[in-house]
Amino acid sequence: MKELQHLNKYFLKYKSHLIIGSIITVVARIFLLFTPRYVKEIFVTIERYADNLITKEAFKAELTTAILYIIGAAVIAGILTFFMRQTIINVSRYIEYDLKNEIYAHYQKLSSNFYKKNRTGDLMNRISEDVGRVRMYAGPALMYSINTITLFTIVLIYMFSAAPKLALFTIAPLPILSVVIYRLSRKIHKRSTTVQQYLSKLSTYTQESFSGISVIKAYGIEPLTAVNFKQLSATSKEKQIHLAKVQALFFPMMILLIGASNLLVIYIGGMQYINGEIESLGTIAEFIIYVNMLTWPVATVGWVTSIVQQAEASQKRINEFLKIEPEIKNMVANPTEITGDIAFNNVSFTYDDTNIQALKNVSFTIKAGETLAILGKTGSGKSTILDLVGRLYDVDAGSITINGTEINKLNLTDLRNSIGYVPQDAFLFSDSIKNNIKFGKEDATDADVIKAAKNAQVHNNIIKFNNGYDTVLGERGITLSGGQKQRISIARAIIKSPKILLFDDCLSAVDTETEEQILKNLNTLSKGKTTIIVSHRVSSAKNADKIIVLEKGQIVQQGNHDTLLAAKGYYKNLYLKQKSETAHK
Ligand SMILES: Nc1ncnc2c1ncn2[C@@H]1O[C@H](COP(=O)(O)OP(=O)(O)OP(=O)(O)O)[C@@H](O)[C@H]1O
Repeated sequence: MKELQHLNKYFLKYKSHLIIGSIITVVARIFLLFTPRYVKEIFVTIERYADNLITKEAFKAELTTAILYIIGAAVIAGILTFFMRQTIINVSRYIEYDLKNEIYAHYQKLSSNFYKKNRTGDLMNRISEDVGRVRMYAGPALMYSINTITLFTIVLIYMFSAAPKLALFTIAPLPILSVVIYRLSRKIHKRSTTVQQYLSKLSTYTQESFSGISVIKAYGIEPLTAVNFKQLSATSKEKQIHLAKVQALFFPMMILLIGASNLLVIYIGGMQYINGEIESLGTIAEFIIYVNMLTWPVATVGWVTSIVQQAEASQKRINEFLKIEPEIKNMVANPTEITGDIAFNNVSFTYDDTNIQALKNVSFTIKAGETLAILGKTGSGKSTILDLVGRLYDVDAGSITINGTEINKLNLTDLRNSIGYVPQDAFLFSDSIKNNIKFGKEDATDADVIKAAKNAQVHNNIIKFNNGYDTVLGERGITLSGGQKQRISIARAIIKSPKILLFDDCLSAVDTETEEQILKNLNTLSKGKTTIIVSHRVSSAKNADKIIVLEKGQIVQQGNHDTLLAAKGYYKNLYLKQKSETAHK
């Protein structure tokens, strides 16, 4: 129960609901217990009438009163049971909601490294299935426990006061029932976990096959994927049948044990009646109802134990993630103004998961409003520089300053808000084009969206779609070309009008003419903004105030277009190569 203590703060938050729910539960059970008592009364009345101890009128009157009491109590118990569920089960839904929000908020604080180390499926499982299991503890388990304790206490008092020996024999098989149900529940849980695993394997496989359908068709491997699917679903079916077998045992077991208890009551009760130890057959009827009433709560002891164990295991998995501290923390509570002077001072950086040193003693400065272009072979560390400017990682050695202040002494939210970042692989959400662009600035007007799209040279493409800016992208929407995606992603960054613009090779999929136009627009737009452009093309870099060339994480050339062309090296070679390629087109 150590892990589940995490939920105590929520129980405290909803304590009034829980207290009211518990009181309602207790009162509902008390009313439910009217039935057996009045059934016994009916028997006694019948016996007295049969022995001519009361008149027909008195018999009718007593019978009617007893029946009315039974109906009245059942109606009240029913209404209270409704409110019992409405309070306690609702609390479990509130807790589920709070816990999901807590986990989601924490996930968002965690650094890129966390997402690299853990699989998306696992993150999703902990926020959905594990929280679901924990909810079973916070709601049903709690409700059934209060229910069982109340019912058991009252019924035992009633039974022992009415006929102690009979009571003892009646409750004797119940612990066996509880143990049997506990064992069965554990088995069911184990098998249903396996079933879940197979179902998720099956859905992952199906989803991947459909997302990659063009590759599957191009390679003509549909029959192979069909065979794999059949094998997976056959195993899944076997696991389901395996589970159904234990599930099928649940109710027969209960019926068997209830039957045994009923027989015991009738046998012992009958003997006691013959020996005159109990005065009325009504006591036997009353006890039979008690046994049937107790069976479900006793069965739930086993069930609840298994729910608590599962919830404990799930909460442990949730706590594992909740305990992880974000590697990148905001150290400054006060807002900081970012103007855009950036300096790298002898920066070195190694990715700790791959141990690859991506940057070695990198130093450069960019003044606010200037443009820096970074060129270099693939894997030379260009994107890493952009990640470090956005403080997705902290440097190992050296320092990065913005406006002369070390980057980790700036307010992290302010820093990220003042950056417009266009990644290498443009990621667009399954939403309208308009909302994808507005993502950079929630309060942007339609005119702002159109202006940004025009500057990113994508407006003319968008208006050709039937729904224009309302065209939905993604799985159920239109598929965009690589270049269109890149340009929408650029529009998203520039609509924000940030102090710092970071472009990670984001013009690679557009033709050189469009590239030139975008760069021209950016030139006007980025007045007063610091811009870093990562590229493989000289055409994207040539107008920059400063150009650096990286090789294996180190700066090997630094200057501007003219000085670098005048010198021998990577930049000049690339320029000549790309110039001759354009000439041959
Ligand atoms: N998230 C990461 N985790 C571990 N290693 C990484 C990560 N990102 C990059 N690396 C490694 O760091 C080195 C530099 O990568 P980086 O992405 O900065 O290069 P790049 O110059 O931008 O390459 P490209 O032009 O292909 O985009 C590479 O060797 C790469 O394998």
